[in-house]
Amino acid sequence: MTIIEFRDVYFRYNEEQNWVLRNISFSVNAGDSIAIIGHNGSGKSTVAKLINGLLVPQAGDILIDGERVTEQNIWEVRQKAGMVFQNPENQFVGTTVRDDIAFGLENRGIPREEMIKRIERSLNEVGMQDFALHEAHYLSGGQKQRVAIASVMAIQPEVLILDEATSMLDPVGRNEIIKTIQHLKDERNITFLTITHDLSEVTLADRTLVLKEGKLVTDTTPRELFAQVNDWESLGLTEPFTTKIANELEKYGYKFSSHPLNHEELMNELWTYNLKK
Ligand SMILES: Nc1ncnc2c1ncn2[C@@H]1O[C@H](COP(=O)(O)OP(=O)(O)OP(=O)(O)O)[C@@H](O)[C@H]1O
Repeated sequence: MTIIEFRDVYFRYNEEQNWVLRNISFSVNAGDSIAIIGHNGSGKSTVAKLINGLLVPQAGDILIDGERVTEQNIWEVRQKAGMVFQNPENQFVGTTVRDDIAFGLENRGIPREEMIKRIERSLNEVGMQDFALHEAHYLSGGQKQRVAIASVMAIQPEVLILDEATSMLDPVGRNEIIKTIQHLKDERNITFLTITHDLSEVTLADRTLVLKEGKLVTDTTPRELFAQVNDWESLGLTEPFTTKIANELEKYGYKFSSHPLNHEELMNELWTYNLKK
């Protein structure tokens, strides 16, 4: 079932501006996991805000769960897609973790009993159940982002969007978020979009959309992308170490059965290659 559909979408923030998004078309099936990548200013966050009903396109159609997004129904759209942003410090409104999650639910008029259940469930899902009464202010960056994810999950969206949500975290925090996302994908079969410059997040996605100057230039699997790309800089990414080594080895005559996406795959390929020799 298609949950997100963009049909020839154009968007700009004001009339003096050039189009920020031009002729964007793609669709996402429910339960899919999509990475959106591209250089700074290529339009990634704008795509996310359109999915989340924070913006409405000037031309073209966006359908969320089969319904066309208009100025009139953006509140319903916001229920369907929840967003977590870049800065962990800016995500809190309440004093304690529990208050923080409750805030979004109160705004939506969720009854108290139901609110308690949802807070408990969403904190469990992100592994933060022991922190309900902690002051958000004292949490680590990774923990703050996990609470931000729990706040969104408590609304029970169909789509979870992370807009560079790991970019300000240290490797430990980043790992926490990656594990949390994998857990959510397994448990809730949620549709998941991540805007990222981090290649380990890209490799976890089913599909990668590449934006360049407001246009969708590539819509493919991470594996295909890794095999095709030779200018990582132009995508706003640093060439992965694995790819660098694989390319160098190919120059020396190694033939990989498929292009290795990560360290383990590279090691396996090398191991099998040496056994075949
Ligand atoms: N509120 C705004 N008003 C006017 N122009 C904006 C606004 N927000 C973004 N833009 C412009 O729209 C274009 C796309 O921005 P967007 O934030 O979608 O890109 P991005 O790919 O997410 O970039 P980054 O990786 O830097 O976050 C940029 O040229 C940006 O300057």
